[in-house]
Amino acid sequence: MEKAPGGSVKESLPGVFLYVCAVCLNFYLYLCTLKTINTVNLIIDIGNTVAKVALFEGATMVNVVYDSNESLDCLERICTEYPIDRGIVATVINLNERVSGQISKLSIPLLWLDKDTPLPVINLYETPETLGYDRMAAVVAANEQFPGRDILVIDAGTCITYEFIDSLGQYHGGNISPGLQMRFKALHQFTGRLPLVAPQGCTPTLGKDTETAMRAGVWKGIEYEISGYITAMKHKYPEVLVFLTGGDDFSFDTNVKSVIFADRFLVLKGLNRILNYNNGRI
Ligand SMILES: Nc1ncnc2c1ncn2[C@@H]1O[C@H](COP(=O)(O)OP(=O)(O)O)[C@@H](O)[C@H]1O
Ligand SMILES: CC(C)(COP(=O)(O)O)[C@@H](O)C(=O)NCCC(=O)O
Ligand SMILES: [K+]
Repeated sequence: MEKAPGGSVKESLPGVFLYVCAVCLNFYLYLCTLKTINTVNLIIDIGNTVAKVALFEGATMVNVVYDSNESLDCLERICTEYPIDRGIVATVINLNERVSGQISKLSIPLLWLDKDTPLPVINLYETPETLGYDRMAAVVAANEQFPGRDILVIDAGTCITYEFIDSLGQYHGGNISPGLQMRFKALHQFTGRLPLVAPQGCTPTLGKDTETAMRAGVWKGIEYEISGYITAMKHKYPEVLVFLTGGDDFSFDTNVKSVIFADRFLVLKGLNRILNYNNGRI
């Protein structure tokens, strides 16, 4: 090793040692930063009709799979395709042995979302122990996109749920209404003669036969219900934003459509935010 100018090698060793430490520390910090940005999260949202399994890198959803909420067989393959770091599970049903078995096979830190999970918003719901946390996840995602805003989230799935979170980030709760399929099934199941009508088909404003009477009753009923909620919420909170999510698609007329942010993956995004919010706790 050459002599340092004006000094012995021994005298320059501490400086070299510090320099090497600084380089190593910077390189380690760089790797940590990379890892945080590229952390791969597994998001499992188990609903009453269907399970959704999504992969997120940071805040970006890179893949989503719909699977049966009674088997969840996709988990095994997904875990071989991605270097998953951690996961979160939200379920609104009691899991059968097959699904529980699929989840228990996961060899990653797993957060089970429940009433005790720390949240990035304030939960004012008075029965947190019975709350469906898919509802909470939906408002967590909406609040992340528009913090400081009053937001109504409409989630059209097995049920149609209406969630309200205010500009202070307080989740107030909301309403639970029968979903699209549930309405068609109920009309058939709880009457003597009404058929099971398919959701798709001729839907006039007023039905002119049994099939269109039922189909229009369901579709227009949902549309007027949703429009009614939006009108009522806008009356009380003039600056309220409206999100629509869930598996069922609605084609709204212009006045309703104009105030709505449609985001099919709102619950998954909210679950991802909750998982990141609990980084280091699982
Ligand atoms: N791949 C799918 N499997 C089942 N239902 C689906 C699917 N895609 C859309 N749907 C529709 O979405 C609804 C379920 O919505 P979603 O919010 O995903 O389910 P969950 O209520 O189980 O969370 C069903 O009523 C159905 O009409
Ligand atoms: C209202 C729900 C059935 C909606 O579930 P989904 O339509 O997403 O299957 C679910 O959020 C739930 O089971 N909630 C429990 C009751 C409550 O939220 O107060
Ligand atoms: K729903």
